[in-house]
Amino acid sequence: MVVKNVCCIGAGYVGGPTCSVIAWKCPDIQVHVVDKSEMRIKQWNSDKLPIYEPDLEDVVRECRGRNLFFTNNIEAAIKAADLIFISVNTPTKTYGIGKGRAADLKHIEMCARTIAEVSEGNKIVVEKSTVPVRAAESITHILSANTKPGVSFQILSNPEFLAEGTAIDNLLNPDRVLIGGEESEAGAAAVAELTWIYNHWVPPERIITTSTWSSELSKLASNAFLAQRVSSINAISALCEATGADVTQVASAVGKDSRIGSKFLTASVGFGGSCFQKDLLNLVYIAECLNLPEVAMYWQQVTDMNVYQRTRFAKRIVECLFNTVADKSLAVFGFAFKKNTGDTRESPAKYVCSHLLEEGARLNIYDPKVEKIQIEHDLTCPTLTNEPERVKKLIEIFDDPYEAVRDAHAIVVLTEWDEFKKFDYKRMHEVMKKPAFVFDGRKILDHKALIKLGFHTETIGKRFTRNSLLRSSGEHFPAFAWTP
Ligand SMILES: NC(=O)c1ccc[n+]([C@@H]2O[C@H](COP(=O)([O-])OP(=O)(O)OC[C@H]3O[C@@H](n4cnc5c(N)ncnc54)[C@H](O)[C@@H]3O)[C@@H](O)[C@H]2O)c1
Ligand SMILES: O=c1ccn([C@@H]2O[C@H](COP(=O)(O)OP(=O)(O)O[C@H]3O[C@H](CO)[C@@H](O)[C@H](O)[C@H]3O)[C@@H](O)[C@H]2O)c(=O)[nH]1
Repeated sequence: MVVKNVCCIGAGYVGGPTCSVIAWKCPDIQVHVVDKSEMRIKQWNSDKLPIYEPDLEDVVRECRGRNLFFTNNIEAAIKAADLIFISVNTPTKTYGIGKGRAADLKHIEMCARTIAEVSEGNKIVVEKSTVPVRAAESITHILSANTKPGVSFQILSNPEFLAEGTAIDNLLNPDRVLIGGEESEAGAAAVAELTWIYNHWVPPERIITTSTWSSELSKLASNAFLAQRVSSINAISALCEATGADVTQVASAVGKDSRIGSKFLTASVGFGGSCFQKDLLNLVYIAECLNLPEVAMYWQQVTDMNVYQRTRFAKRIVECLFNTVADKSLAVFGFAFKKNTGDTRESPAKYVCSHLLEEGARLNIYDPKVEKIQIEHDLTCPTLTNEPERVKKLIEIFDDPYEAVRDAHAIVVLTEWDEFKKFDYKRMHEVMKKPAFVFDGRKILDHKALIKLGFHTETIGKRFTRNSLLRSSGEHFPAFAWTP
């Protein structure tokens, strides 16, 4: 078989960009991206795509209608396909056994059942979603229990490693493409088919093949290692703030060791995004179920440190603002979980804002890409507050950052958008309440310049105040005792 027709179930942050790149690089393949959400498909077929990713629009514009199609006709697309990617969401379970930790695989199971029901010929089914190790076994079980005569399936694991904000670049130049398959002749043939697709643009040495279980576990392990690096440097940032060391200098010195490397060592207000926490919790759950409590505890600490980091930052803001933010306006710059995306899933900004709202602060929020309705929805959702009406009255969303800072006591930077570095902070300082503070949760601003303008500044992993040792020792912060 040579794959001529590909279907991708799930037109989200992974399915959309991944299949757009496949269609772009493989003009000899017809690609149908399907979703149960009519709204999502409508947006993919419009000028305003449902997700923001640099360069995505150009790729979609070039292929849509040529060999790339977005449709709700799931059954027809599955029927016509030789190879089917499953790219549906696998969020943390919010109910039942494993609630709050295990991955919810109901969407994966639904896909497997639909594929079994409508397929008429041989298909390769590819797990692209991130799943617990041995999930392919359950998919195989469902498919084989429902197989009709003349139909056969091969299941592959092909986890996706793209990061949001750089998805197109990551897809075009992946560090590696990982394909896991059954160790049999039919398994090897299916792996070869998928490899052939990637061979259109990925050098052969970057395409790695493993067993299915190794592939599934490698995805969870990769995210766990990445998240662990962020939590490790964030733990060091707390030590820096307590001792007078500077986490940027420490990270640079540590990262120069070629065995450690310099990437993913930027201390921050905490990691966010739909993947790290979910996949870590999933790993913890798997370890617990396998009776490996020490392993579970080890990885649990990575997410605990992340919660500690964002809470610590929020507390520091309150502390520096003379221990009260009640009725004070604070300008919040950034709500997305990282720059170059409009995605707010698990964004640390939500948690920091929620903490400040609990303390009675009024928040003037500005983000260049997150929709107003999304910010309102996130901050009023039941997992964050049981007082949505009160929260609504305390938040205002701005299109203009210069309006957001008017009469504010502080600027709080929660996403590392490049544009924040270019703002006219002199102009901002003029219209703010004095003393005016900047709390830089992403370490992106020029603090020396801000101090010259009259701001009092605080950032992650570095104290600009003389009272750092006193405050970090847990003693009460004496009002009016800061010195830039
Ligand atoms: N977001 C990322 O950067 C990223 C990167 C690598 C891997 N992943 C993994 O990829 C998977 C998808 O993530 P995402 O961020 O694209 O999720 P998403 O929520 O953006 O998209 C999933 C889509 O699947 C659709 N869907 C769910 N069940 C369906 C069904 N039965 N039939 C048709 N459509 C269905 C939903 O409507 C939704 O549009 C997850 O397992 C995630 O962990 C995500
Ligand atoms: O040095 C760093 C690097 C990242 N972050 C934060 O960590 C989070 C995650 O960032 P990143 O990994 O760049 O984005 P994601 O889109 O979540 O991508 C991760 O999760 C995806 C989903 O599984 C994987 O495919 C990617 O390989 C993996 O990087 C964001 O809040 C970042 O701000 C830091 O605080 N410091």
